Amino acid sequence: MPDTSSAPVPAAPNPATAPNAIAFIGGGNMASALIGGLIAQGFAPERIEVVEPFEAARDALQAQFGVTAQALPGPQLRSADLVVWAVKPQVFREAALQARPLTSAALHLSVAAGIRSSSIAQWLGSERVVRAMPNTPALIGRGISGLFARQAVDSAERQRIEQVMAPTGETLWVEQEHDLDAVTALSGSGPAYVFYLLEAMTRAGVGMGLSQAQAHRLAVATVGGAAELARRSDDPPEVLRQRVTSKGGTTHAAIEVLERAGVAGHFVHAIEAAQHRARELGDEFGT
Ligand SMILES: NC(=O)C1=CN([C@@H]2O[C@H](COP(=O)(O)OP(=O)(O)OC[C@H]3O[C@@H](n4cnc5c(N)ncnc54)[C@H](OP(=O)(O)O)[C@@H]3O)[C@@H](O)[C@H]2O)C=CC1
Ligand SMILES: O=C(O)[C@@H]1CCC=N1
Repeated sequence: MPDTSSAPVPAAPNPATAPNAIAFIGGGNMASALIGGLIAQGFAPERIEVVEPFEAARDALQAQFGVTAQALPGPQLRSADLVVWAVKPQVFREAALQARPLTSAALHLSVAAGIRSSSIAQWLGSERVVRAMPNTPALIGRGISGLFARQAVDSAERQRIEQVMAPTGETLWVEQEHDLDAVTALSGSGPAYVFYLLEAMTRAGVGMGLSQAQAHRLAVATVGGAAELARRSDDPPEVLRQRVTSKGGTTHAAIEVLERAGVAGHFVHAIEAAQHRARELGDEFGT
């Protein structure tokens, strides 16, 4: 039977495992998505502290969410029992060494691509480290995050992480840390591949005489509808594709062009390049 339900709904918050106070180091795109989710779930903004050197980003966070934001880590960080690392891999080490004396009692959650938990544990002097690889649909509660925990993280702490991530969408634990590089390549970077496809579909629509608005609407509804159909269906995408492809018809003409150009193979290579870059980031900017 096809699944006729809507997208997975996040679990209700559990006060027993919820963190008391959360600090975010880095207040950019990913931090905003997570903070938005937490507040929507009922987490009080007064219990969220952000460290963000960029003044305009601090002002935006304060205005949008009512959270406190500082330019530098200060004593207020000591009260956080969860610290979320949402800085770029390139600056993680420096930021960690700066905040280390203030965060020794906390559980740590990193969303940085590539940076391995062994590096993070060494920089912070703590083994209580979880890595997450979210994606930007987190902003609307429709993301998916890969999660990996170091051995020292216990099951209550894993639950706490799940609870913090729940408002952003689905979560998926991986047992091998290196699998997070594949998650990064597939779903972390994945929204960009979909937007790339949307750009091309819209450009084609405009080229065929539709207005930009018409082409955009048709492309977005098609990608959203097809993804939802694939999610609910028992059939693999290949079968769903065959159902669209009438013999000697229009889809066949299009797929033939894609196949001749090796587009599927190029997609695979592109995703492998992202995985390679994740590994490289870990080597280059880790310990
Ligand atoms: N964007 C995405 O789709 C995803 C991103 N990620 C990961 O999330 C992390 C953040 O990415 P994203 O939110 O996109 O990046 P952003 O650039 O939007 O946010 C990072 C923020 O950290 C700030 N920052 C720089 N140095 C420090 C410091 N020492 N202490 C505190 N804050 C600092 C930056 O300020 P300034 O601009 O002034 O340098 C910036 O505002 C990355 O590691 C990335 O790999 C993971 C999954 C998906
Ligand atoms: O492009 C990046 O490096 C980050 C990680 C996954 C998505 N954005």
